[in-house]
Amino acid sequence: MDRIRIVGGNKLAGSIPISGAKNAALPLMIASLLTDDTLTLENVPHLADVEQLIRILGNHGVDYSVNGRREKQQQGYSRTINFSARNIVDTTAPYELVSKMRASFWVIGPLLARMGEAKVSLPGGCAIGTRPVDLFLEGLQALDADLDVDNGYVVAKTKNGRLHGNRYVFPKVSVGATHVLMMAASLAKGETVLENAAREPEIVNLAECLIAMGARIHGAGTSTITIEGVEALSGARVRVIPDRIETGTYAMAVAMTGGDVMLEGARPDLLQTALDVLVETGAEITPTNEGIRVKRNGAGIAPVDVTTAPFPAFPTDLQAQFMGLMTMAKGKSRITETIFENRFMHVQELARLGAHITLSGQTAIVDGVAKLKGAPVMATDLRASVSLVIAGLAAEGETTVNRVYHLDRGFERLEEKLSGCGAVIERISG
Ligand SMILES: CC(=O)N[C@H]1[C@@H](OP(=O)(O)OP(=O)(O)OC[C@H]2O[C@@H](n3ccc(=O)[nH]c3=O)[C@H](O)[C@@H]2O)O[C@H](CO)[C@@H](O)[C@@H]1O
Ligand SMILES: C=C(OP(=O)(O)O)C(=O)O
Repeated sequence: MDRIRIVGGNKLAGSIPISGAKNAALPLMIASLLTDDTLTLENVPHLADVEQLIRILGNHGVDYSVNGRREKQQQGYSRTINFSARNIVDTTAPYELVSKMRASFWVIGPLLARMGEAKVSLPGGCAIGTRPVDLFLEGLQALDADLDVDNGYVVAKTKNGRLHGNRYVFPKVSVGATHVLMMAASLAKGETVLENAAREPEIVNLAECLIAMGARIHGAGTSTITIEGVEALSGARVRVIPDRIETGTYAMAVAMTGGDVMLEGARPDLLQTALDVLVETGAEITPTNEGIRVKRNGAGIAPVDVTTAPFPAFPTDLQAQFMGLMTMAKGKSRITETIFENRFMHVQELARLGAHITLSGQTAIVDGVAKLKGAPVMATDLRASVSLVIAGLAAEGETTVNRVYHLDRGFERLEEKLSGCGAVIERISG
């Protein structure tokens, strides 16, 4: 199993190109199941989750080809990929494939809408909470699907070959269920109105893709989305948005180590709340034509309280990284997690580096320390792993992060991007 070795203490300086967003690329790739035409996606990041989804889609009969091999399009860099689901050969998504990644469950929406049936294993993914799928099931039933859960599989069928539009009010905001219902409703008969829908930028990116494919969707990015179903969708060419979580992660790394880094291609509108919080901590954030410039010189890190919540509030996917930053703040901060009930596994690992954190229910109270000291630590989930990397960059001495396969799910060329800015960081294979 690969490890990452970091020798902390260097300020970061230079520029980091921001990759396409994992959490946008995955639903866009799944949308390729909705049409027998080719869907071309630009800026698809080279990540373990993307490769896994390619395998899952391949099992349903989706062919893919990677365009061009120009500079920065070689192995390991974001690419343009064509997906073609001309013939769906299998409407079952098996446990062996789906259990590795939560988002793979989302194939249920397009398969059901286009083929009239789907059998999809209950999902896996990061162990950050129980993560039920009740809203998906309730929402698809509202669109007139017949559903059964049998031997760990959701078995779904349309009543007479097609889903039917309806009004569905999400009892709780869910990104995944909004993606799935938006895709399913695009091919349903009649109008669907989704209320209390997720407003995340990845929802807007998927809606742009579906609209380019011929779907009739209004209101994506607000909490009411209206979808007028069409008979068929066509191919399209769509660009994956820049990764707001990768952007926020590197911004927090600079805020922690100090320095001056240009996050190339980053879009401030995708993470304004997190950027505002970083400014409160003392970082200088400057949006430019190239991206976002992040600077922190001299002055210490001010403690700031945050509470995670659905977009546009502070994202849960940046909570661990922010906690890393707060471990060296000049005072106490409170970090409250409201999305996932078990997303504090980084707390005990940060403590190995000398952080002072106590947990009280869903709130972590972080008492900043003057310095952290390097230690061996273990990655427990995707964003927790990168919080340990950030803390390791600021800690004195050597930190080894074990189980980095978690990191490879969501961070493209992390070691290369950070070492290009002066960090001492390397992967140790095996
Ligand atoms: C691949 C991807 O895009 N993953 C993101 C997506 O995950 P994901 O789409 O899984 O997260 P959701 O927005 O669905 O989850 C939000 C909350 O709703 C709950 N819930 C969800 C569905 C359901 O049927 N029943 C239910 O109770 C979840 O357990 C959680 O407590 O949004 C999360 C919240 O921004 C992010 O942390 C993940 O990085
Ligand atoms: C939790 C995440 O991913 P997933 O939903 O695939 O587990 C994440 O991207 O932070």
